[in-house]
Amino acid sequence: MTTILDTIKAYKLEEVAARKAARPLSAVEEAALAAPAPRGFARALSEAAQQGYGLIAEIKKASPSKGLIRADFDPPQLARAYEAGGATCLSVLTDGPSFQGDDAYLTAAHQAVKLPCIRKDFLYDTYQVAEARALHADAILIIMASVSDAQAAELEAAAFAHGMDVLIEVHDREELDRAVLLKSPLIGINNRNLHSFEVTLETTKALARHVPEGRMIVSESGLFTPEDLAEMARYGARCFLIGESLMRQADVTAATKAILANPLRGGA
Ligand SMILES: O=C(O)c1ccccc1NCC(=O)[C@H](O)[C@H](O)COP(=O)(O)O
Repeated sequence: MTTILDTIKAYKLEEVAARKAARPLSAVEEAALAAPAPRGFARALSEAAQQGYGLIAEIKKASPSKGLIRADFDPPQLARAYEAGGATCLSVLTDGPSFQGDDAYLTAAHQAVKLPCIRKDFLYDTYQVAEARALHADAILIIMASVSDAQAAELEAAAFAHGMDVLIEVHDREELDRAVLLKSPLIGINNRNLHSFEVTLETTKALARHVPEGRMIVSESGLFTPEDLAEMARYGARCFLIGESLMRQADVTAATKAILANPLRGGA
């Protein structure tokens, strides 16, 4: 059965081929070298998690599972709202066809704030890694469900060569076992099954205990309340990737502060 991930991969490979034809890698590499120095995505999360929670707040206009999430969509303004609310890092969707994202949103959000930013997209080719850096990304995402071990290692090495960090995303035990063969300390456990769209926080609960010492867990997707974060923290996750629940709020700064409030301590 063809799933959304298969569909996305098919059009991404076509997109990359077209982009390579339009703009040679040498030009992208040149732009990457001219980009501002990487901001230290993993370091920021590690420092935040030592004092409380690390939050990767996502700038997400729409998604395949939910359709349009936020009509009033201004990436620099949203980036500033997240920063004021206490976000540690930003995730900016650059995929157009499925998420109504855009490369320009990443650069504009990055320029609006001091926070490290991850390019949230579906990467298969090191050309896209160079593109990410040229767009000012400080980190990239590798989705284990969508790449081979060899591809993952190649993408990770390219990101490190550009000075970027890598968030390795997994959804089941097999993907986690493959992910820990890579070097990145950041392991994202996606509570969303990217084939079926089913979301359950049980995914983080089940996988967290199998993440080796020294790796940092980022619980991703389907997080709506401070109680959700506290529950994930009980299973060892101190970092979170949150999109929809914050994007649906009129006051994004207040919503960010509210979700970061630790219910166990009775305040932020
Ligand atoms: O969000 C989707 O519908 C989706 C569908 C297919 C592939 C990826 C998808 N989302 C990427 C993400 O994992 C989320 O944007 C991210 O973790 C934030 O999730 P949420 O807080 O639930 O918006």
